[in-house]
Formats: sequence, structure tokens, C-alpha cells
Amino acid sequence: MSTIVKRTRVKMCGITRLEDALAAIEAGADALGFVFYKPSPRYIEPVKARDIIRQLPPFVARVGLFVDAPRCEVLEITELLSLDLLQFHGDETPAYCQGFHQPYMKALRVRTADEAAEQAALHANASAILLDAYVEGVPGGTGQAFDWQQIPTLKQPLVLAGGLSAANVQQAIRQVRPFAVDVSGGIEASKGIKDTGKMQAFMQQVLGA
Ligand SMILES: O=C(O)c1ccccc1N[C@@H]1O[C@H](COP(=O)(O)O)[C@@H](O)[C@H]1O
Repeated sequence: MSTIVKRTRVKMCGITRLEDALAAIEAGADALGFVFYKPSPRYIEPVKARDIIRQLPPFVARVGLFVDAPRCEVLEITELLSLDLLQFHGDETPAYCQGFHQPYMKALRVRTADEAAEQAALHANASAILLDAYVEGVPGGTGQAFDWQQIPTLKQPLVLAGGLSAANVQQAIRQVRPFAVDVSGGIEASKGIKDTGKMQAFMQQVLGA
């Protein structure tokens, strides 16, 4: 009789340095996120992201994060570097999100489960729906968790984000049962700089969930 071991996938976001990317992979991350949103302290120049991505081993997904970027900017970046998935973290419409060659994940900022369910239904073609905290005036990366009672039932795989860290990710996984978790601030030494110990501790908690 065979045993199937199912584990929650992990995306580590806001990578700005090769050493952090390699440490995240060593810790066990399934996906790395690169933030192409200039106001973010985790913004990375596309050319720098390309140089990091070129040095990564296979079987690790490269995710590009955008916030209401002009279509031509996304096209420029996706032509410059090889991305497996686009993460749209603003108010992008389904038509906009589907207008690229790469699959996409739509981030929604949760206020209520009903509202999130309505928004998610519009993105039926999304590869996944990422749920993040709603913080007025800030699109994401706030380090804030939201009320996990407000998780809607989704047709798409659910990626849970928002204020996750080694301290709460196990509880989050047990309660929400997401397909994947996405973390940025909770594994940082400072904004944009990852902490290897925190990444390892995060993964250990995920594996123990
Ligand atoms: O990381 C950022 O700076 C960022 C900026 C704009 C939109 C999204 C951003 N990051 C994403 O936000 C969530 C939650 O991050 P955190 O763990 O609470 O810091 C995550 O999906 C990041 O990819």
C-alpha cells in the first residue's frame, strides 16, 4: 500500500538578491517572487531579476508580481526574463490578466468572504487566487494577517498570504487548508533582505503542519 504525502506549497516573495534566492531554494521554497512595483521596498530592477533567475536551478517557479502596471510594461518584462507565473496584486480586470502568454494568479484583498468570492468568480481562468489582508491604500506586502474566518469557498487553488511567519503559518495551514502559502515580510531581516534562519524556520513549520 502506498502513502501519499501531501504538503502545502510555499512561495517566498520579494527576492532582491541571488544569495536570498538560493537560501530560499535550499530551505525548500517551491516558488520565488520578484516584485516589479516601483513603490515597494522590495522592488527589483527587471535586469537584476533576470540575472538572478538565470542562475537558479530548475523546478523552482519564478513569479513576477505586478500592481496595476501598464500592459506594455508587463510585456517588456516578460520578454526580458523567463517567468512561470504572473501575480496581479492590484485592481486588474480578468481581460487584462488573461492578455499575456503566462498563466496568472489574482491577488484579492479580503474584507469579507462574500466580497472575495464574488471577485474570485470573475477570475475563473486564474491558475490560483491569492488572498491577502485588506489595508487601506496599500496593495500588499503589509505584514498584516486577516481574519481567516473570512476565507471564501473557491473553485481555483487558494494561496494564503498576509502576515504569515514561522509563528502562525502552522495554525494558518491547519485552519485554512490552502494549496500554498505566500510569505514576504515574515522571512525578512529588513525590507527586501531575507533572513536565512527565518526562511528555514518557516519551512519547518509548513512541513510540520
Ligand atoms: O511585497 C511587497 O512589497 C508587495 C507590494 C505590493 C503588493 C504586494 C506585495 N507583496 C505581496 O503581499 C503579500 C503579503 O506579504 P506579507 O507576507 O504580508 O509581507 C504576499 O503575497 C506578497 O507577495
